[in-house]
Amino acid sequence: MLAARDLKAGYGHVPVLHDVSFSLTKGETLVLLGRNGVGKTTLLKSLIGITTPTSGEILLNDENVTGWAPHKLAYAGVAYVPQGRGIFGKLTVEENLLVGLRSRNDGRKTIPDEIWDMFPILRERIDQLAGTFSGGQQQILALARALCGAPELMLLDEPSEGIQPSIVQQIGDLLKTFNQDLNLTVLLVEQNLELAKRSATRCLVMEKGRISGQLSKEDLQDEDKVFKALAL
Ligand SMILES: Nc1ncnc2c1ncn2[C@@H]1O[C@H](COP(=O)(O)OP(=O)(O)OP(=O)(O)O)[C@@H](O)[C@H]1O
Repeated sequence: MLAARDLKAGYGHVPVLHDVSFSLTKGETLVLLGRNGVGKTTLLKSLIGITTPTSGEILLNDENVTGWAPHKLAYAGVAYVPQGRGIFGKLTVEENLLVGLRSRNDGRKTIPDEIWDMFPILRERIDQLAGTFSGGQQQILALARALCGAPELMLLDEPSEGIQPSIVQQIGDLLKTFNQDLNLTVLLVEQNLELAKRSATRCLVMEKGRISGQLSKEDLQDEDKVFKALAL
């Protein structure tokens, strides 16, 4: 459903991504592992149109979407939850979710019941300002807001970063639901190996702006293979 071909991107004259190629099949939860600064966020930003690739192609369902703006990609079914979550702290839970609806291409203006059913904590706190939430609760809200856009593909940048273990566990449960019940395709950047192991149907390893290796779901359970792939 998504493919990158020989993607190059960077900031100013500084190149970060060097000929990145990979593809993602519908229904996969592909985890992208790699140390700090190897270009994982830059890759996600290039895929969602925040950073414009200097060369290469991005294909979404076989359509060339290279250079498309983020809102156009959102209408096409791609959701993005950035590192740091990007929720609106001065808006309530409900208002944050209503913003999420704007990414839909069916014009729906009401929050689907399934969202409230999947996130009972948000229903309980519907009028609470999102800025009063803990980091973990904000991450849950960010995932719910992304789902409000009815995406086919979700790009998640380190959802477990700085979050308490019980909520990381909840995020792992949600990712399972996304994969098994919603048939959502997910590209997950993650440094938390436990969450990666639980969620991944496949894993790519990135090093210095390149895809340096690939691990299967089974490989991920083998610590030696993972450490070797990450050169730890
Ligand atoms: N806005 C920016 N301007 C200039 N350089 C940047 C910018 N954002 C990132 N970089 C640089 O690009 C390189 C890749 O950063 P990126 O954030 O993509 O890596 P990452 O693998 O996601 O790291 P982390 O896990 O720390 O988020 C780093 O050297 C970083 O310093």
